[in-house]
Amino acid sequence: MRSAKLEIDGAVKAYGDFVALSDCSFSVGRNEIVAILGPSGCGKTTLLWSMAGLHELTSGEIRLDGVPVTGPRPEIGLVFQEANLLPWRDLDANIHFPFEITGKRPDHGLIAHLLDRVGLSGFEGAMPGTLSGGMQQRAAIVRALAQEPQVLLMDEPFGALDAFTREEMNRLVEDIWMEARTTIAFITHSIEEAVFLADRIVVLTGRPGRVSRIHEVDLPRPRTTEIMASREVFDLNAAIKAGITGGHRSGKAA
Ligand SMILES: Nc1ncnc2c1ncn2[C@@H]1O[C@H](COP(=O)(O)OP(=O)(O)OP(=O)(O)O)[C@@H](O)[C@H]1O
Repeated sequence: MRSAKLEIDGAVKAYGDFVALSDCSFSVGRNEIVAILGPSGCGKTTLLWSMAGLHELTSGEIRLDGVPVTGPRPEIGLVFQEANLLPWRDLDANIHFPFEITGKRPDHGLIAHLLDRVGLSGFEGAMPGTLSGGMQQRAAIVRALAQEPQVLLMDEPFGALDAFTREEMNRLVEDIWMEARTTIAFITHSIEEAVFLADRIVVLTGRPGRVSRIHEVDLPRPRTTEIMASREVFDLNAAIKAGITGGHRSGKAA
């Protein structure tokens, strides 16, 4: 059993009278990848932002290494669905932007290594508008990892990308994780993406969002095409889907 890096303990979030999250509890283990899966509007973004210290909870607590998270923390990095690169700055200046804000000294060797890892070496001087969506998102991941976060939170990081680029990005995240073992929690709508990347999958139901089930994904890494085509993965996908839809559709026409 891994020790908990990030604990979500009875998290409740209401926007006025509307309860978006209700009594969510789970933990993200040290060096673990956790996927948070659930239908649209079930409170996934609300939960992730609370985990990042960007939303104050109505009740409950988020703890990083046992210490309550009450605001943004340098140990926690964030990647959003959109890369959010500053269009008037080249890629290198975008990656360095957070350092200008925090005053932290960049590790140029690490940045060069990360750029190489994600296939962006040589693109340091490129303007974001000239890069594909996948390249922009890879730059956003480098920007986040360059801060050397202990925990990386990603809010539907590949939701805006086409299916092929998305698969490529999934493999890239797995490669990076196998190297650095950064604790990761990410939101996704895709069961396949969750099964490919995660050690555990937290399924939320709406509304309000609450944890309905946590699935263990006990598959070796790297998760090859053969592993992902296995019976075990097929069954896991089916079990997760059945849990979300509340069972299977009958073959009869309505
Ligand atoms: N600032 C806000 N004020 C009021 N209601 C909000 C606010 N932010 C989110 N909500 C509501 O809370 C619920 C959960 O929103 P949230 O964005 O967390 O869900 P989600 O699961 O991430 O959705 P999606 O999958 O569509 O991105 C939604 O019904 C949304 O309309």
